[in-house]
Amino acid sequence: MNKTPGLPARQGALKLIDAVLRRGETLEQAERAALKPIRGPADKALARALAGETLRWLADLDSLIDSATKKRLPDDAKPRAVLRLMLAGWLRLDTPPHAVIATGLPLLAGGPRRLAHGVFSTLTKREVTLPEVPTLPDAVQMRWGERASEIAKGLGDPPPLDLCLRDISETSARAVAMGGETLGPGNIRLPRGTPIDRLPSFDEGAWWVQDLAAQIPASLLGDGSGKRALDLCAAPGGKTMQLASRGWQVTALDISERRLDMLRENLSRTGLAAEIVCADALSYTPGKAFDAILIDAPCSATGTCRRHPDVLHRVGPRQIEEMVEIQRALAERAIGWMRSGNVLVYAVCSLESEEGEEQAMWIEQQFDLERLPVTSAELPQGIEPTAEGWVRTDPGMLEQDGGLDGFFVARWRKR
Ligand SMILES: C[S@@+](CC[C@H](N)C(=O)[O-])C[C@H]1O[C@@H](n2cnc3c(N)ncnc32)[C@H](O)[C@@H]1O
Repeated sequence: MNKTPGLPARQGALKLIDAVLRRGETLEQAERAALKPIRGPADKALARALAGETLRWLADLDSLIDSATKKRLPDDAKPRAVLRLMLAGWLRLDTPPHAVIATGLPLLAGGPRRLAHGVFSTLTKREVTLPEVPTLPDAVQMRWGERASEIAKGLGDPPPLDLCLRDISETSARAVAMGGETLGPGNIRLPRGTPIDRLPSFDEGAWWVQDLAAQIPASLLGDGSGKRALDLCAAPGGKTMQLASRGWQVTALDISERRLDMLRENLSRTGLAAEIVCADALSYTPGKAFDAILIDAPCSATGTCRRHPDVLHRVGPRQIEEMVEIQRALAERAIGWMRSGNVLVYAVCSLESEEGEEQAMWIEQQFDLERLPVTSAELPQGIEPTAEGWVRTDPGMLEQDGGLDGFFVARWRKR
């Protein structure tokens, strides 16, 4: 067995990338099997980083490879897979070329090592670089149309770390104590890669990890003292905790028992309370009325492409259409339980208009709802509501502050 240090991490990264590109799995789904043979947490983290950076910059890495080969390597050829990884290590993780070669070429044992060595050496001699902004895969570029270049500006790096505070009134004090900045009430932003469990007050449960954009939907329901909310797609509980911390009596419903276990853990760590229901919202009927319902609907999750660059390669029209159907069914079900005056917030972490803007239009056309336009004062500084009074965020926004995930949020009152 080859004992080259760093080789297992590269082998794991290759497996992760293959699972995404060939089998359409998420990085998260692929991790268990792909990283099992890797021992230490540092090597696992390296495998994740290599796979993530390869997928984030895939089109640009391929252009470099193609610029140095006489005959184009097929997309699924092993030397292309290994070269992508080697270039990502060198250009994105600053691994010195000699170390890239030492850990990359053994991945082609019994294969065309000389070819890979030649291509990599040509590119290092040319001192090639990557563009400032990653090139999107053609299909994504087409889908996002004129928004694509603005969105891509926010995709070059993994995102910073956003925390959401249990007690909003502590925002400034905690930002100072943690050495972070704040982009809105309850938000603390820390540099990317900050180790979570070593932050002060982790065990105390004073905060949880939640992207700034993901903090918007629940915040639009405001203070909940004396009121009941149904969090219809609740796990792992980021928005349940926000609602509970703002005084709502929350029923947190989700179809996944495994994800509800994470919600239970989150509630227990933060000392917050919610009634937990494991059920399929499409067949469940609540035994009580709610002042507000939050549908943080299952979606393509393309808005999380900064932290999960696999979505850029595995989500297409089929997955989006499937999600649109589920979202409509969930909205229909939830609105059926609402009484006059109750408030509905619909949210998706998607950049696809079919799941966002078009879905909101469909909901309005189908049901007797009055739009409750979101105001600037309700949003983090620098984010404005759309002309319709909806919220649309994307990773290219707040560029100077480190960006935010892509979300769509709309709010109505039942007439
Ligand atoms: C976007 S995630 C929710 C994230 C969560 N709101 C948070 O802030 O942590 C969507 C959730 O919908 C759940 N889900 C999908 N289909 C469902 C259904 N038919 N009934 C209930 N929950 C469902 C999934 O299990 C998943 O946890």
